[in-house]
Amino acid sequence: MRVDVVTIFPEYLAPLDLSLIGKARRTGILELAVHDLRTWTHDVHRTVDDTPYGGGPGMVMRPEPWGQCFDDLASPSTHLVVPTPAGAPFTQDLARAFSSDPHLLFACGRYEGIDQRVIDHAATRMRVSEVSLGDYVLFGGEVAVLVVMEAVTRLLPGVLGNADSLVEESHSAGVLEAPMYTKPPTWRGLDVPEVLRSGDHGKIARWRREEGLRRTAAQRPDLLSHLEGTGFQIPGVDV
Ligand SMILES: Nc1ncccc1[N+](=O)[O-]
Repeated sequence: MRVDVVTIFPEYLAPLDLSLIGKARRTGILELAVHDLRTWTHDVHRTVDDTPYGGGPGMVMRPEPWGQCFDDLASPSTHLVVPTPAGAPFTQDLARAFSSDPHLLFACGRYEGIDQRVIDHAATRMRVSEVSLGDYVLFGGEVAVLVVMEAVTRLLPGVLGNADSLVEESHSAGVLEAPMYTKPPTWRGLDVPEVLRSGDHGKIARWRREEGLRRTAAQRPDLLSHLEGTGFQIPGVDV
């Protein structure tokens, strides 16, 4: 998979050199380049923003640098991903979809955002997805790219040593995963649930499924809304 990230703060993306993403890059699973948008400016001040038409506070990112940047970096198989509070919620399903794209091009907006014509023109020559991490406003898209890149990269074959951990994790099957425990068996008067030390794999699997559903009902009832009225039962929980 090839990934290009365009930003006016390239140093913000330095964490993409670390840990498992850095390893994915070194082993060739992931080809990633971070670009400074000002590369595509030609004035002495390397201007990337201007005042908004229609008035209002703040500045808007000019279309010309973005257009020339996309001319150089994009192709018809490119998927342009624009993090923005006005985007669709970024979910594990989207992470899974992105992880099978041959080329992701991230555009990090700053200020009040990017001139809308950049998105509209890009949509005439490549797939475009505007995604949001949540209902709050960040300074720009860079932090969102770090989050999306972590969620996507860990799904790439060969990145996680044990691919099995992708199976049971939260949101992989639409419910939250059960609580996890390790040694010691007792810690500050708190015991590991006996079933997990029973060696009975059928009972353990059942306990984990029920605990995951119980946790989902408590923390994220919205994930179980499709079960309402179906008569589905979770021991000790009102679905
Ligand atoms: N919430 C956000 N605020 C600014 C830029 C991007 C954002 N996001 O969620 O992707």
